[in-house]
Amino acid sequence: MLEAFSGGDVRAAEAPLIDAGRGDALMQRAAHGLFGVALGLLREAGRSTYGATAVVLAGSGNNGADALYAGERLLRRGVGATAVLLSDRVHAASLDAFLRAGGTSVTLEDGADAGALARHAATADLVLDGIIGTGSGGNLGGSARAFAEAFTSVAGPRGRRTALVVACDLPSGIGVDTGRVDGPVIAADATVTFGAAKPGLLLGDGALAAGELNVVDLGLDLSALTPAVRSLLDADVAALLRRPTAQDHKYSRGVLGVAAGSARYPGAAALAVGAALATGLGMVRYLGPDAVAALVHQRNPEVVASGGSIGEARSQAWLVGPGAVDDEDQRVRAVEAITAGLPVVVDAGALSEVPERVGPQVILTPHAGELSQLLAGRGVDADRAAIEAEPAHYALRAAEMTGATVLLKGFTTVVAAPSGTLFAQTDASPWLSTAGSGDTLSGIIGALAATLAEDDGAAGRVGVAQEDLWAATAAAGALLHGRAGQRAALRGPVVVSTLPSDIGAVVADLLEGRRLAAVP
Ligand SMILES: NC(=O)C1=CN([C@@H]2O[C@H](COP(=O)(O)OP(=O)(O)OC[C@H]3O[C@@H](n4cnc5c(N)ncnc54)[C@H](O)[C@@H]3O)[C@@H](O)[C@H]2O)[C@@H](O)CC1
Ligand SMILES: [K+]
Repeated sequence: MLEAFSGGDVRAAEAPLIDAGRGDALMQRAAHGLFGVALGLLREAGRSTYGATAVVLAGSGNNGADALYAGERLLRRGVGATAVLLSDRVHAASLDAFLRAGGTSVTLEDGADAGALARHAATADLVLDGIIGTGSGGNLGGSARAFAEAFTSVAGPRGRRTALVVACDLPSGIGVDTGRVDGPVIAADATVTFGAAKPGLLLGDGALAAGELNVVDLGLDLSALTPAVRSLLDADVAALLRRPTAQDHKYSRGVLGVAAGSARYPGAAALAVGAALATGLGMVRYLGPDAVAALVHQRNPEVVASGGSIGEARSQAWLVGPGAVDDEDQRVRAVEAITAGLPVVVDAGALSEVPERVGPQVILTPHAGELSQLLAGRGVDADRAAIEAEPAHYALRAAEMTGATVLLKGFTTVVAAPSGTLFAQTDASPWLSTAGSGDTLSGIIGALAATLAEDDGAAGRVGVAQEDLWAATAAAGALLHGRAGQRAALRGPVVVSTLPSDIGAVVADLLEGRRLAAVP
């Protein structure tokens, strides 16, 4: 499990080491880690270090010092490096070391034209972003802001950049603890973060700006602190997945009841059911209109279907809502399933049926628009944009208010438990943003919930408190879904109806501990 600690906590954990006179050693360790990742990236891109060009962006704090010391190491490997100093006060010893190794420097005065320097940086081989780290609130000011604006306009999505950008500790311009981006930001290909991951690297726009995340161990003692955000890794999900044993039968492996689909959206039921079966469980019971059941059967004849009620269909977990609109029977089933006391995934149409207070076994899976409505119904005014800017804040708020586990879909999927525990998964492929994708996610989580409903050891295996098991289950579903999407995208644009074969393959790989397909 990847654990992210707030900027303040990491700084507090560093304090005793700094007091003991080890500040410089920590800084050298950080710089060495940054250097190693930068070197690796250059090599991966097939660029020789000798003769390569690097630009070090250095702010006034220790973040700039880390980047300058990494620059010193690059210079000693034959890289030509220039430091762009974004303050007239820069950490003296690191700048001195950088210059002594053969680097050059230029100071960007406040108010000066940053365009030429930004173009120079964008067309170098490498940029090390040491503008600000944990010592700032996030939003850039002064000459740092001017440079970041100029750099974004020459190197942004519609600009030209050859440089690989590596963020030192975090991409300058993101909120350390929120991932919030309100101004210009130096978006990175990779981030090398020190001591521990910071929440902003896993959340919202911050995660997008961070690129590939590397954590450099500084030997900090974080054992007494609570992580602000957790992120499940492949091994954690593998530990949650249940491999059938010789003693198992279809009922002991988990039965998921699905009340999804309607005359208007029959396909959602087929997608959710297909994804659930591919995740692995004992049985899917389908409840819904005959015509939808027929479609489900066409694709998956192993499903047991009926037009009955929740009470008549014995299951270990429920999935309600996908594609269920304008259908009174499905609405009643959703209400009954949500209050049945069993784990239940509540998606789409069923989100409006959630009563005032439920328990953490009720897993809500809204996107930002649906969460906005859910919160509005409880007197909290937050539009889609506000939620997307601070996904963790609003997911936690909704979990607190409802008592449910809340999975908020997005580029990073955030899962909040009512206990305050937060997961963020950045596994999704952008190719997954297509119609029907959410139906498959809910099917995966439903299947996991059914297999874990009577598994007393599950929370322990993944290392979370029992009360957070359903949040971990939802996060595991997000990881599986994201990995399946990555795998599918290797073939081309993702067609959601074919995702089950990728889901099955990812489950098999996880259970065997095999390395998964690379991110496209
Ligand atoms: N404390 C430690 O033990 C270690 C810290 N390390 C590095 O130190 C960093 C933290 O260093 P600092 O506390 O010096 O702080 P930072 O280097 O993150 O930034 C603070 C500096 O930025 C300037 N600044 C503040 N807000 C700004 C804004 N909005 N726009 C532009 N400039 C702004 C301030 O003048 C201040 O000097 C970490 O992120 C990490 O990179 C590492 O060297 C590892 C060890
Ligand atoms: K930085």
